[in-house]
Amino acid sequence: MRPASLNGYFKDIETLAGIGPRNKAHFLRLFGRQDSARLVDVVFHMPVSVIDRRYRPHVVDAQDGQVATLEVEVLKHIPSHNRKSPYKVLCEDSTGNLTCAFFNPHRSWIEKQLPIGEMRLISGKVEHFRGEIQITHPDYMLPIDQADEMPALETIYPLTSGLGIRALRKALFSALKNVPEVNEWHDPGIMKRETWGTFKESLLQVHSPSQGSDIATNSLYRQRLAYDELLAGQLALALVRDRARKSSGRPIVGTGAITKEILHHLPFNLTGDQQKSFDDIIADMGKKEAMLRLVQGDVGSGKTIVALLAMATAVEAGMQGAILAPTEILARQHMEFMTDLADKVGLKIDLLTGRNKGKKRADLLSRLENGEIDILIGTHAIIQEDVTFANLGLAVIDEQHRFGVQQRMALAHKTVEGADLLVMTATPIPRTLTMTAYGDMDVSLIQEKPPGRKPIQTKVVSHDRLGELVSGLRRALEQGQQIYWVCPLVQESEVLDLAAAEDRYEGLKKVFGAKVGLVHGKMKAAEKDSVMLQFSEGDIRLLVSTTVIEVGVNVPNATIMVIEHAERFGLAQLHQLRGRVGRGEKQSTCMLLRARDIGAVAKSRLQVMRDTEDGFVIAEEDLKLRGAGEILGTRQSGMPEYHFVDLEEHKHLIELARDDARMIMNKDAGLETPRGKALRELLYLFEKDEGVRLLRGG
Ligand SMILES: Nc1ncnc2c1ncn2[C@@H]1O[C@H](COP(=O)(O)OP(=O)(O)OP(=O)(O)O)[C@@H](O)[C@H]1O
Repeated sequence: MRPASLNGYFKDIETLAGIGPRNKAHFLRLFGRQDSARLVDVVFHMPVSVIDRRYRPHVVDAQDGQVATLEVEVLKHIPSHNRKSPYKVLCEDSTGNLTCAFFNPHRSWIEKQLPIGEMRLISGKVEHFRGEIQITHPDYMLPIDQADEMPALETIYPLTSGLGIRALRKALFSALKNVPEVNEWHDPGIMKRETWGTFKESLLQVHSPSQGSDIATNSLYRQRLAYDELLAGQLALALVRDRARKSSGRPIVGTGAITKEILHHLPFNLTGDQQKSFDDIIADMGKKEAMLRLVQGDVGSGKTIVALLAMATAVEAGMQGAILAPTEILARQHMEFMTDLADKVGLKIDLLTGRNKGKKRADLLSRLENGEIDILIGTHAIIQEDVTFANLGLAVIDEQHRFGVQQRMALAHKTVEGADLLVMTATPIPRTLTMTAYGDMDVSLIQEKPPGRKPIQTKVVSHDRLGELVSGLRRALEQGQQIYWVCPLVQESEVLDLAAAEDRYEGLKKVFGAKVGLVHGKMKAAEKDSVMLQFSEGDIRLLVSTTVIEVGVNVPNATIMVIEHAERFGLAQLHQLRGRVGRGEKQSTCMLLRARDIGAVAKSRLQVMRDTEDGFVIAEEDLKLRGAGEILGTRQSGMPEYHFVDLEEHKHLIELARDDARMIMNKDAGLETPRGKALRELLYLFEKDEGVRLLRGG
């Protein structure tokens, strides 16, 4: 249960004065929340810049282009004589005249704001314009006795349509008044060394800074908050890991008999990296403690076979294996890849997805429980409660960032002892991110590509040349090649994405006829499968899709990838998409179509794609160019999203937090000491309470 001391943070924002159902909706949108926004969401919303209003010159001294605050008397109103020229209000101080300019103002409003003969404090950006000193649409026009209403340093926040800066600031400051100080969870040593203030002091300082630099990610205040957030993440991961280690643990030692046979039947040899990963896995499985290992392999590096060998090892030891895939298409693809080999070596494998219902499902479950299935492949359907294994030894999670810590644990705890856990991810992520997402997991890398792969030729082409591109594709199709055509993200809206993909599909069908197929996320699973099957069997030659094919699809005969509006994708995502080609021995091409006018950063990002195929290099570049959020994707991804942390700026704090979390686990794994209790609050505050719930009495 969440400690009562934190209740103030989790009150609904409707408890704040002035927030009703209408602006509540804007807040929900701003924070990306479904049905409730809490004070914690408001106070964790960080400013992006500061406007300094402390520059208070006389009118004649006011510098062009500067934000200034001027004390003036209102002289007269000069209404505009046509639509293009502004309504002007002439003001003065002892040194000269100031013109306040307004486009299409309400007459009554402006007369009320700036009554003739009264003194006003005017703040805004000064322009020297045709010999006049002017402020267009001042930010503040206050009577002198209300000067308090204008902050000397005004923090500016990300907003959403319908929600203005004033309303946000009002909510924010009233929320700050309502949230309590917390018990200190940090070690006094680190507090002293870093000269940090308390949690609430730091929050306050960032929202009402005494100088502009206070809001910067390298300020003491932001560092403290970032460290809080990182420690919460590291501690939650450490708790999960500790629990996994303690609750489970039995050596799983295979005979090598089945894996040897599998290797014998493979049409290829393992690459060095595949072999090394498999060796790491066997060594871990053989230990008494449960395995918790991450296999990070670049696209097309051949992770699936490593997973199969690992699961076969569990079967050799008299147990079962399971693999959880993020989508139905991928689960089926694994099934297909493994069926052939499994038949040859006598492994009994089966597939469980959301589509298994009724008697068939019941039959499968009973075979699983009786140990008649050696390896179960499936989607999240396999973590449902009534799915019981006879003796699960190894759970593999092919996660592509879609599963969170809780789901990983749910699968590992399908047996009393707890299974060994192998997480596979295709998106290469920089080391700092690996640590924040997976904590102290052991990592195996598969960087080497299987031999014989030709480099993918990547070209960046302007959208203007779509016509040429289409004629090029005609030739490629005539030569028997297969093509992916990925449609852009229009907005954060699936409906619009879909419309774009459907239009393109219709257009290409007119040119190429029935060979063109369409697949998108809104299709029923069965429809998707059928389209994918037709594509992999070659009946569909050109497949138009939204990004649903991003992860894992393996059709080696497809050699051309077209990505429309490539500038709208993250680099890691482009890399994933491009990785769908170049999987066979034929030369492959990736065409990145871009809008005609794109900015310098967008250009250099596309250049990175053109110049390298190394996912790890791309990931590092992406982190530099776009920041971590973009790499890690969306909220549902199960990967952390941060309020305070900037992974580049706060790199040094990540390792510190990991070591701190380790030390806490060594000294007080139950979080029972006074500091431990405060740390529980930290976990709740950052909604990492899955860690606390694993503790007895948590
Ligand atoms: N050592 C190898 N030599 C040759 N081909 C291999 C080797 N290992 C795997 N392959 C083949 O490479 C292709 C890609 O393998 P797989 O689907 O496992 O990649 P992956 O790592 O899952 O990539 P992605 O995450 O991009 O889907 C498959 O067709 C597989 O049979």
